[in-house]
Amino acid sequence: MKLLVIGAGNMGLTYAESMSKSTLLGSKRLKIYDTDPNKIAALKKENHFEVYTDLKDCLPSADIVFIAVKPYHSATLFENMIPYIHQEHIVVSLMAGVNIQTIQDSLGIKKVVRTMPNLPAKVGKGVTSYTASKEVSKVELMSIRHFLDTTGTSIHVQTEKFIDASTGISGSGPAYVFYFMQSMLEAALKMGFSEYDSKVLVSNTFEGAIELFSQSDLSPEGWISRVASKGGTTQAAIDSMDDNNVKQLIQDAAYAAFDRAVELGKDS
Ligand SMILES: NC(=O)C1=CN([C@@H]2O[C@H](COP(=O)(O)OP(=O)(O)OC[C@H]3O[C@@H](n4cnc5c(N)ncnc54)[C@H](OP(=O)(O)O)[C@@H]3O)[C@@H](O)[C@H]2O)C=CC1
Ligand SMILES: O=C(O)[C@@H]1CCC=N1
Repeated sequence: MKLLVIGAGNMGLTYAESMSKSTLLGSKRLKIYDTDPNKIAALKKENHFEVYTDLKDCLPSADIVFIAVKPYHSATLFENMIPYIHQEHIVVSLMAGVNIQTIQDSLGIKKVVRTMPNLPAKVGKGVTSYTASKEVSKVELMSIRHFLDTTGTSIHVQTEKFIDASTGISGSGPAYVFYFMQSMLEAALKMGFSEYDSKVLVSNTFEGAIELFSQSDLSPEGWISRVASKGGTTQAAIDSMDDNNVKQLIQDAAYAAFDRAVELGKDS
């Protein structure tokens, strides 16, 4: 199985690093193609991947092609790929918004898998949703799932609507968590803690809460009730959030990302 990753940025490089450890690759090294001279120089120096600067040298021989460029770079990339792409290629897109139909029409191929990954893949804790065109066989999809799972876990969804929806939940989601962390950090600094102490207080609070949640069947709401005493400090904080409609605002934010993914699909 020969893999090519196009775009060695946040996502492409993270996936390349995880997938390169797969036993399905055997002794073959994963190929990477990028257009940024600085990234290419750094990757060549590392000597971990086969690094390419010309599609004609890496695309024809690849079996599965992962695309991890920004959605607004996809049209140019597709044009450059056309001379070297063939019907047996399976294209796996990590791009937000770009539809399966657009990829099929732009490249003149049928086998396309669309995914929505997320950044915790960097530490093996990613979650990727994926769906495929009907021309991708069950066996091919199992291999692709295997590669996606090298970055964490994955879920198969039936339609592309759920790829756009998961963009609003898990794809963009880590940024919502960081937003919450940043707000808590700023509150701690305002209260007079040092930067170091603020970071210790906030990061351990997040880590501890996640650990509690993942080691039990209790819902987040259930855990809130374990923290909050009647008439106590936590209830004062939760009441303040409820009065300010924070839950609704977070849901609105998730929908804004979902809607933007749908919009990107119409633009591409
Ligand atoms: N970052 C995230 O958390 C997530 C990202 N995604 C999706 O992943 C995709 C990649 O995002 P991200 O990794 O953050 O982006 P990056 O900008 O970090 O990486 C993209 C890389 O592709 C290169 N590139 C641009 N055009 C081409 C081309 N024509 N051929 C080859 N390489 C090219 C870029 O070079 P240059 O810098 O010179 O442009 C850059 O090195 C996006 O489509 C995004 O929607 C999905 C979920 C989460
Ligand atoms: O912000 C973006 O468009 C990409 C998709 C999900 C996370 N990052």
